Amino acid sequence: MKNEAAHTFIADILVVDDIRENLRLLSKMLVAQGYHVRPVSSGARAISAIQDQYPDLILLDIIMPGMDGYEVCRQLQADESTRDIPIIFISALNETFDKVKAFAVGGRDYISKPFNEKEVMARVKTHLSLHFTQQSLKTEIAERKRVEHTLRQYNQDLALVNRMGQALQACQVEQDTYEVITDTCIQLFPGSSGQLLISRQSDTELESVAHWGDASAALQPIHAADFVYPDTPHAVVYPDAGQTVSQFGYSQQAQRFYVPVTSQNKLLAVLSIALEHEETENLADDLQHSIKSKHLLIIEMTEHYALALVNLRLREMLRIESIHDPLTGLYNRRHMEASLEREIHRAQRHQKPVAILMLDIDHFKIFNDTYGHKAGDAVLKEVGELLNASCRGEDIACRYGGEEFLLILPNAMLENTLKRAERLLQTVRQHHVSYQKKNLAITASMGMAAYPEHGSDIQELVGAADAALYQAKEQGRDQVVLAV
Ligand SMILES: Nc1nc2c(ncn2[C@@H]2O[C@H](COP(=O)(O)OP(=O)(O)OP(=O)(O)O)[C@@H](O)[C@H]2O)c(=O)[nH]1
Repeated sequence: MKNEAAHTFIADILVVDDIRENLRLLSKMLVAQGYHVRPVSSGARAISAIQDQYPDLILLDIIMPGMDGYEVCRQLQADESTRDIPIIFISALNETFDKVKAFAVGGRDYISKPFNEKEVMARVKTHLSLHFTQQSLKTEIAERKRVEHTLRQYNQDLALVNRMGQALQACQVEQDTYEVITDTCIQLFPGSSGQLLISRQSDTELESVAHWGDASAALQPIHAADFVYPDTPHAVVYPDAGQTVSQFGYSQQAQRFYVPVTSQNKLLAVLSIALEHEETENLADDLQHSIKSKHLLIIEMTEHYALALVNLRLREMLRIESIHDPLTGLYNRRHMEASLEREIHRAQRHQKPVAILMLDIDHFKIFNDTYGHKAGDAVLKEVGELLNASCRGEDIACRYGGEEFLLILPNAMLENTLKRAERLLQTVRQHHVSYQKKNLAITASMGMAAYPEHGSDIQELVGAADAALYQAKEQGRDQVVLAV
């Protein structure tokens, strides 16, 4: 195939001579050897013929009216794009001086007139062969440089994505990852704009959490519902593109790339990379090409990010679970103890009060025995909701254990807290728990204690509230008692 291609290639030779007879003779000889020949009769015409199409070789007369052969050669040498075209001077000037000058201005060879046909052909053949070898070497070198550059760029980008992976591992919460991702995109796709959108669990909307580049280009609303998952994992269908794109794809209509970050067919986040740019159309084309060529890196990047998001969300879920009571959703005893300790320290530092209310449902055992454990659970849940609803921003409601609850009320004055406690008991009293079409009435008792009046650490405060609660039970229940 290669030989065949070489066979069909016809070298293009420009012959420049002001004497018609020479032109005719040289052209005839060259055409007879199968070359494509363009004869021209002056230096100026030679320059314009070369600009029309670069020849593979030039046979150039020296003495011509107007622009002589030396000048033609000088001009071609001065231009990067024509410098490598081989020039063979053919001249009647036979002095050594003329020949040296011909080489000095850039000629590759020199043939004296009257020329010998065989000599001309041999020299033409040799210079064409040298020229083509040189050209293919140049192409090879350029290709190697291009490959080297691509490899270097790829290694740099890979190192960047690896650094991103390490930075993601160091993130403690999901919010920390947003900057890591946008920073990576800025470096990976220079000149682009874009935004990172997060898909929350069970949410159909995507929340834009960070952007880079030109805000007006970057911030374009998109919806999680636009991302539909067919059978192929990671594949995505763009409604406007009307086609399935594997991993990520370009939306012609929106003029941007959408890069979904997924795990087990669930959408976790979307990177929207905009290519619109004020400067030139070309830049957008270059960017589009650059992003397409970074396909593997983008996949690597989204896989890192998906893993980081899944880990952080799992960690956050475990953290939330570890401090909450699963039945009521209130904080658990462990979190209560840590919070109360912190609040007492804060109160000591700022010389402010902290009150605690310990609440216990009255006759809960009888309730359980009468209506069953599930009804008891429903009561615990609803009391938990009532407590939560009665909390102000800084209050902390916890399930202390069993049917006991504890409220931590920072900055609460004794008198106000007593009033709040009574209102809360009234709310519990008036609230009827509906369970299996029955309306079940309950009451609760409370013990109240406060820092600094009733203790200066958790044990003392909780002990005082517990004793006050015992007192409330003793005095007939459904009431609040202040510790002594
Ligand atoms: N349904 C249900 N019951 C629970 C739970 N935790 C503890 N209990 C029950 O709560 C009841 C607490 O009973 P007691 O400590 O004797 O007190 P009480 O019956 O509320 O009586 P007083 O506190 O004196 O008014 C027990 O029957 C426990 O089984 C729970 O998570 N769900």
